[in-house]
Amino acid sequence: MPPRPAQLAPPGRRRSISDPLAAALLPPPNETPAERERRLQAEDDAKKRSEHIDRMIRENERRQRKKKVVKVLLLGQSESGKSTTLKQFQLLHTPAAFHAERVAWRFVIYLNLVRSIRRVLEAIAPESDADGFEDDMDYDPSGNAPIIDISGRPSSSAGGIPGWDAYRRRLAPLAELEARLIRQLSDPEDNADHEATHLHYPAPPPYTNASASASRPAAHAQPPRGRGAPSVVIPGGSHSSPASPAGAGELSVPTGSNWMRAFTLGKLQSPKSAHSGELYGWWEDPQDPVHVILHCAPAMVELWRDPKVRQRLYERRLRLEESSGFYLNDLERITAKMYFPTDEDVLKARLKTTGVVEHSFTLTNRSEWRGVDWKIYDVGGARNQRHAWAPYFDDVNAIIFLVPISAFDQVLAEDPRVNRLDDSLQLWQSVISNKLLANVNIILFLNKCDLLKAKLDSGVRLNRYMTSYRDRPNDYSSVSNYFRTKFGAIHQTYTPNKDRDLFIHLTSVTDTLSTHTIISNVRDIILTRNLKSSSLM
Ligand SMILES: Nc1nc2c(ncn2[C@@H]2O[C@H](COP(=O)(O)OP(=O)(O)OP(=O)(O)O)[C@@H](O)[C@H]2O)c(=O)[nH]1
Ligand SMILES: [Mg+2]
Repeated sequence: MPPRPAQLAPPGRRRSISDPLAAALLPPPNETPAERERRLQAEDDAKKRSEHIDRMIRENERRQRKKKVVKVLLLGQSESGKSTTLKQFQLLHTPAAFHAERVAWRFVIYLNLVRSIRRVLEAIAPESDADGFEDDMDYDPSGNAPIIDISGRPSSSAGGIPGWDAYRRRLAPLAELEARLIRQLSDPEDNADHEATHLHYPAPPPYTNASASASRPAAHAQPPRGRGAPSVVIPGGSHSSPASPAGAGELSVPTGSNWMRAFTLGKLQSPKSAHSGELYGWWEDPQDPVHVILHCAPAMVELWRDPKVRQRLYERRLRLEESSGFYLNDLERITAKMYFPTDEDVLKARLKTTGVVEHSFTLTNRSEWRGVDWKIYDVGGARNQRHAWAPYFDDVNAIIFLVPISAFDQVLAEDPRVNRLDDSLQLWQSVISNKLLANVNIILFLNKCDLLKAKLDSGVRLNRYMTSYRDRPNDYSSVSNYFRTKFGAIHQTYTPNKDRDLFIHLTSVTDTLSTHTIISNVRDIILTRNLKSSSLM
């Protein structure tokens, strides 16, 4: 384009002609008055449109700044049910995502199953083989106090049960599978540098001890070393206590690990429906754990059905049914070739939390809550994890505190000297007396009521572990009411805010129907109170 003649530029704009934008904005050289009128009108319209857009952007930014985020913290000791409660929130609010992840839980469920079998084998082993087991009793991951019961071990447990060696041999491949599952869950990309597992692998389990009749050499049965071995990161704290190995062997995958993503990709993706015939054939992969599970399934079923085994577990007061990740009553279903976890299986799966896991939901189900962001923080409850809680206290709207009230006769996995109920009572007192939390809504879940009922029905007496219960009736209703009153009274005494309401629920968070009703109520209370206080309702 030829340069505009300098003399056509309006006075005062001469200097800006070198500016291409200013040059482009100059009126055409031979503009008629009508054209000028139209041009000025168009410029005016454009300016108005631009101002309108600017206003909209500012308004949007103002709304974004005002957008309400409601933050909820799940607190409670390890195995109190925090992650399970989070799973229930997910199932209620983002069911599609929950279902998409079900397939990944198959690996955790297999690992939970293999661990239970290992514990049965340890319990039925002859005393000579169970030298380590004597110590292992203190290591019982479920922390069942009766295992270290003062009554001592019945004399009939001196020898292994008949057929023990055969079970041990037939089930030996599970040891290698256990190590492989740990490795896969810890490090889904098989990256030796990946810091994923917080795992203390105990001495080789009894059924992997080399013996003349063992079907596999011990070296195969032990967790592989070197590149193939689980990357072991011993967290500070829990392993430093002299009695700490109690929690040994529990798998935890820390925040940010991509195990879930790794196991929901590709051919492992969840089908639309487990019965739609669209299942992908992971069982066609010879490396898939299902093959070892299938191979050992008959022996697992026989072992669990064996009356002699049950008798031995009874003598040793090992109530596996109450322990986390218990699937032995569903062996046929879980060991099937095309096994696909149900919602209930996923809720029962046990994977210890380390760090803090954040989940966000955008609520859409009531118009006044539309667009409200609901953030839930799930923390690790083991003692060495609790330091991570406090930074969240400044900025939280509500706390759901879980107490596993069935655990009155159990000890902490990380410290077998501490009764689990005592620990919960202390923890409760320190949380509700915290001044930073004075205006935070507190919801107490007295959890694991299903296990409490079963325990009381089986004759375990609360007053043996909690003398203050005295000679009150040992039935579920009396015991649960006692706990309700006790925790309520502690709140009343120690809260820095006497006007704060406490909401107490008796829960079994693995039960979906009742839990969904409770968490919907809890959600409504939290939202109503918090949105009202910020005058958004
Ligand atoms: N039967 C029964 N099992 C429960 C209940 N609540 C939780 N569980 C199981 O108890 C185990 C531990 O629950 P989690 O939710 O992992 O416990 P957590 O509080 O997150 O534990 P950490 O992550 O170690 O802090 C899991 O296997 C759950 O399925 C309940 O009410 N009844
Ligand atoms: Mg957890």
